[in-house]
Amino acid sequence: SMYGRYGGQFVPEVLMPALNELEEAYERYRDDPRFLEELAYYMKEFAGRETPLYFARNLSKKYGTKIYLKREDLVHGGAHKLNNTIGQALLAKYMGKKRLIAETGAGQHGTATAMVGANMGFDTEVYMGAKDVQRQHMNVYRMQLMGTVVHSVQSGSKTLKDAINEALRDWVTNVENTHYLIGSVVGPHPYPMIVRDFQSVIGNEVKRQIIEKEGRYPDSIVACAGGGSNAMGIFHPFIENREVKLFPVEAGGCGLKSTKKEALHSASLCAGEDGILQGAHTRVLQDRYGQILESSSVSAGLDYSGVGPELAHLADIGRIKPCNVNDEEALEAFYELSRTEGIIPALESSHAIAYVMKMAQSGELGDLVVVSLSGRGDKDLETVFSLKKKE
Ligand SMILES: Cc1ncc(COP(=O)(O)O)c(/C=N/[C@H](C(=O)O)[C@@H](O)C(C)C)c1O
Repeated sequence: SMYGRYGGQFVPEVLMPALNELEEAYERYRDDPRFLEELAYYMKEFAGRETPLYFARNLSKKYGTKIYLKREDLVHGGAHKLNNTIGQALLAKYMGKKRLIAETGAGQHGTATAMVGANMGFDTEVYMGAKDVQRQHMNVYRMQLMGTVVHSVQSGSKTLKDAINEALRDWVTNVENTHYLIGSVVGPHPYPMIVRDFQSVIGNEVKRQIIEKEGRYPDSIVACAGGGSNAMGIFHPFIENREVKLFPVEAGGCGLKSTKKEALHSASLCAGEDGILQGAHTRVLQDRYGQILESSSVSAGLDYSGVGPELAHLADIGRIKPCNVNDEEALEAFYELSRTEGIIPALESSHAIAYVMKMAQSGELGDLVVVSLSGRGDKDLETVFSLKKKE
């Protein structure tokens, strides 16, 4: 349950039986033919996999390097989140659970949980910071439409961290009939492993597709990193292929600075330090007493003060190269992809595009780059156009 010195299960004793039950169930079903057949069915017939590895010829021409986009924006619901919620909801079904709870920030994970909740017949409840309820309201409507109860969390900074704390409180009380469906490669073991494995469908498809199209592996893979699940999903199958460079792009917000109260960014790998958050030892944004600082980012999905422990470890051993772009660069990429390729990226995914735009000429990314397009930008139109008015 450790990734180097990171990972572990830093949770109240009362949660250990639930974590042990989950780990045993995962070990039992992960290779079960019936489970795998049902998983493959949902991935194909419900999520719409496999997603294209699209050659962005206009972007490639403009930036002088071959750029392929892994189109997780085309997964049902508009983001990679459904890959993980299908896997975990199936696991919950095989465990005999009747109820799903989840946290959400950008609302994509909440929506993806609502989708599998409705489709597989679970009672479903999602915890969401009041601030995020405001800025991702279309996703709140989508969750409610699919029968999910959305709890607007008023405590603390009213963002993701507070939503996770409320979800954990609920889980402790209702663990008998409830599965807590975590949305990223964060939290106590076995969650970072389970989410990584379900998201690895992304990287496994890329491995086949890039050989078909280019006859070789990419020089580099670039993915935005909030909790780190789309990044770990696309990176994981390539970890042993050391010639493939891996770049997790974090949210640089309005600069890698912090006050006593809050960070002006969400770059836990680039500018954080060792700490404990939501059950894992990882890299976090914290004050000198270990109190978690509030993060900030133009994109709700990257607005998180921690990061997955496996990413912290991979950065530690130099297998991935953490980087970041600020809000402005991400917004510029949002417009650039929309205009050059007719693809509107999520603000989260725009961070990965921005890094490629910035570094394409540097040689650092090589001649063949794959970018994880983790989601589509429909949910962000209000935000982007309200910012535009301010210009
Ligand atoms: C389109 C899109 N792209 C990337 C992310 C970042 O999540 P990771 O892939 O787990 O780093 C997100 C994260 N979304 C979560 C959510 O919708 O609830 C996020 O806010 C929290 C799970 C952290 C996203 O929506």
